[in-house]
Amino acid sequence: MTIDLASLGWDATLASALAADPDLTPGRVTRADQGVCTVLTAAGVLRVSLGGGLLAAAGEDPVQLPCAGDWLGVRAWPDGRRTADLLLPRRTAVVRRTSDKAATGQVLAANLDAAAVVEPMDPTPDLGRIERLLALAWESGATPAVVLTKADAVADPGAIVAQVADLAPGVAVHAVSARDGSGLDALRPLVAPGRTLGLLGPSGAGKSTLVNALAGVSAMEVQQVRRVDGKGRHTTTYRALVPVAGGGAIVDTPGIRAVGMFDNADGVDRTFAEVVELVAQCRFADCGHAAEPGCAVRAALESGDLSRRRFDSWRRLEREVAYEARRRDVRLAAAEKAKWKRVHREQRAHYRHR
Ligand SMILES: Nc1nc2c(ncn2[C@@H]2O[C@H](COP(=O)(O)OP(=O)(O)OP(=O)(O)O)[C@@H](O)[C@H]2O)c(=O)[nH]1
Ligand SMILES: [Zn+2]
Repeated sequence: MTIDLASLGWDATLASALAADPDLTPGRVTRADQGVCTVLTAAGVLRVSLGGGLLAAAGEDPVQLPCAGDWLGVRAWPDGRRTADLLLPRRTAVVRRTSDKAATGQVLAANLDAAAVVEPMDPTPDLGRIERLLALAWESGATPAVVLTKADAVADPGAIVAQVADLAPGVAVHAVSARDGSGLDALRPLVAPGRTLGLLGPSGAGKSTLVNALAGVSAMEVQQVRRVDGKGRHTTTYRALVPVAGGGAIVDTPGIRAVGMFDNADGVDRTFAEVVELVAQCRFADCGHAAEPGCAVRAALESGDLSRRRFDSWRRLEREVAYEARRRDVRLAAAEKAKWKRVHREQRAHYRHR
């Protein structure tokens, strides 16, 4: 099987980044496991392990771990093994905070052109979650969108679209139903040849159903890897990146339950553009929007132009981002201090032994 990499987004910029090492060939990650990636290459689907350089880089900073959507430089060894030896620069990346104490980032998807926040219409969409995921989508560098699924299950999808459009300034909001096919055509331009659409949303939002509806029967689908699990059942190997029949790809991220803000100050500002505009009109640059005179935010709350829910939501995310930034600074400072301690200790040992 041959795969047309250009239809998956391979371009001159990526090619020149790979050109430094003529022994490497390109591959795009469809899924990443512990130390092993499944990649699409011109010669077909390959399983590659991470080379030493990549492992070392990821040890320093987990953001350097390859993830779905990444382009890798793959080396073929004389004994038939293949390793991923180069992570090509990402054009865009969706990064969330890991749940552990280290406060590092985890890349959910890379090289997306559009990042769609997927939320069901039924049950009622969680507005706070949409805002949170939109901040991630904006921050990624991809064009954000909102996709409201299961439109067939509600009486008035238009009303819900209007409600969500209010909290997504500058973002296209789509209502779709995979069941009756309505609204899908509006999403098709997002998965054109060479373009990649990412889906971010909770489990049960209908992401997999949407992937199937949009992807059609691709060559990959027909050749889908099947394996038998421990209970003797056939399971379809989970692939995060799915090539689309006519070109393009969709990246399905695993159901996201909690997304902690990482380095999302810009994403939060863009998600709450109208609040940021109000803040700029407050008389005092450091206005706390409490009792200060000339507070444009409070005026908007009082007139009803800004909803209390929206304000609280902005406050929460903005504070979370600030808190995370402080934590990161403290961690970096501690790492720096530890390094100097080590250097001094080594120097002392050096002079003692002279
Ligand atoms: N009525 C209706 N139900 C839908 C639609 N799309 C998906 N569903 C149902 O919603 C449920 C969840 O859909 P999935 O596609 O598995 O959701 P998911 O987001 O991929 O969830 P995870 O795989 O757990 O991440 C399934 O029972 C689907 O049949 C739709 O357009 N209309
Ligand atoms: Zn104010």
